[in-house]
Amino acid sequence: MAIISLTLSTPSTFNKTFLPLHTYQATQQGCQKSEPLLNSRINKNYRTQATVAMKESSASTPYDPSKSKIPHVLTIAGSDSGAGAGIQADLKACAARGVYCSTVITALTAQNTVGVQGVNIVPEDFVAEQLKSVISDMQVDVVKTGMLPSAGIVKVVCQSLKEFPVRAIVVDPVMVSTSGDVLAGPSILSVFREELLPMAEILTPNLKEASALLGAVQLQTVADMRSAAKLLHNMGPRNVLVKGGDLPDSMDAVDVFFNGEEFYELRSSRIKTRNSHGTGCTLASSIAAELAKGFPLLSAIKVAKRFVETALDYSKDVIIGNGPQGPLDHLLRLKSSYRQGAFNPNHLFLYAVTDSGMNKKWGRSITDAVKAAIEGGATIVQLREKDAETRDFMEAAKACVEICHSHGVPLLINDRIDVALACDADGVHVGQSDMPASVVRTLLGPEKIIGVSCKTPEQAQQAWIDGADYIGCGGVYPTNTKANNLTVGLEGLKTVCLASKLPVVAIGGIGVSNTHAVMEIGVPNLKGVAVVSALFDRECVLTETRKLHAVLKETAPMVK
Ligand SMILES: Cc1ncc(COP(=O)(O)OP(=O)(O)O)c(N)n1
Ligand SMILES: Cc1nc(C(=O)O)sc1CCOP(=O)(O)O
Ligand SMILES: [Mg+2]
Repeated sequence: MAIISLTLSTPSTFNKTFLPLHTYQATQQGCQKSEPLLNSRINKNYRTQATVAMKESSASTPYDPSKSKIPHVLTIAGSDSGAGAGIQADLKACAARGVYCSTVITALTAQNTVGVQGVNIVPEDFVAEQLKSVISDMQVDVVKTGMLPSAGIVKVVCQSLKEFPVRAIVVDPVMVSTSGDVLAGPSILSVFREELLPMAEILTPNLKEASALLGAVQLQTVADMRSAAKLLHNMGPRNVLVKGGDLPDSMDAVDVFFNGEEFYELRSSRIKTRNSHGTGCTLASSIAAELAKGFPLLSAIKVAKRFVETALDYSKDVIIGNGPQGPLDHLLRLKSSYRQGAFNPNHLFLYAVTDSGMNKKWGRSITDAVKAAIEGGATIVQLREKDAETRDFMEAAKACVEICHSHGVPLLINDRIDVALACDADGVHVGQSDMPASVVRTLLGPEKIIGVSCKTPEQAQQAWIDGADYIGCGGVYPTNTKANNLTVGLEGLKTVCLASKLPVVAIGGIGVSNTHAVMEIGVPNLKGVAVVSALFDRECVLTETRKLHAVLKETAPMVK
């Protein structure tokens, strides 16, 4: 395909675009199955052509960042005048995810937080014309479809996409708005099933849409969602994500992913908010955005889910409009208050802190250890490499940032602000004898995450004043990992939690056997546990992380 050979003109651009793919494949763990890369046939062509282009041009053309390629998603969807969903949500989600987004508008809807007041369908030939304008000129990586309001429009979209193939098509089968208004009727179903679904890399229906596509079947349980995913997969999409946000009686939001061979249940916490209008469009376009960046599909889905969860949490109290369905606020990153909003305290749930001595003892690298911890369910990672040479630490940190980011997991560096800056980590963790958090904040800027160790209420209050995002409180129990560490016990932990507005993670001597006792102290800002030896001074990090994750899940109602 011509797209890449035209654009990846330098080694630097090539690395940015393709190293995540190579790195991911090359570093898969023995104890986990390799995730197939998106549309590997096409990716192979891309790599070959990119390599040729790189060889041809790197000698003669100096690197010009202004000419480097930006990943590009084309959304084919309806306009929502209230800007909560549709084209407007797609544009904002893509902007927030850092990719370019072009648009083909299939319908104009007069819509607000109350409902849909009117729909004006764009003529088929004009949908085709918009599509041709964009795709014949611009280098589109991934197409995302949303509201396709007539069978004729589905047909012209399929026809155009056959004429101008792209790397992947994400199909969000928008049929009914959040307010219950019909956006695409049953007349589209047969052409949708027969023509569009076989072209899709992934289909992302919610329960109602999955039911409609399958002929009005009842979907009420996760088991029903699995059956639906399988039946929908038989219709031709290479992957299916059935979204269970509307599932009754479920504490988590559970989505079922099926790739034709394996099922994955992807869970995220349910956020109580009126502002959920546009979450479907946002999820699908965020998946498209991550695919456009070159990430494998399952990683793209995980990152997209985290983004939607963060945006829901961030916008849960926003008031826009008077109706029952408020919009998400996608552009949280542009807010001056972003620092508080962007750090999702739920990331503290299972906090893995590395120790090179332990990993060496068990014969694994830091990167292998981090991969296994993430696979097991770690929600944030801190590199605590007390004895590492600076250069080695920096190289390992860079690789870990790549791994963590491809899974939507933040990576922090212990103590070393210089290393955090050099590898563009998500932040640092500092203690009472390290650089003061106020200075760290000045050095790292408003967007990075800063954690501070606190053993007393006074230290906790100071951490807040200094601009920290969270507190690490310990040692809850005695530990061999940190010499001469003062143990504060469960009482000390509770006192620190009650003294602060900041989210807290407990640390010190914590493992599977005592996590319940820690989380049961019953304070709302205790968000999780940070562990070193319980994960890394063990033979299989993956197994131990999974065990701890399962125990933490049992305590989840107390966490929320
Ligand atoms: C999450 C978390 N909490 C506390 C600590 C301890 O930090 P510090 O007091 O700076 O001690 P060292 O880790 O540097 O020995 C931590 N690392 N992480
Ligand atoms: C790094 C660290 N900080 C502590 C604190 O009390 O602030 S306790 C600790 C060590 C935690 O290791 P393990 O999970 O193996 O007990
Ligand atoms: Mg320290």
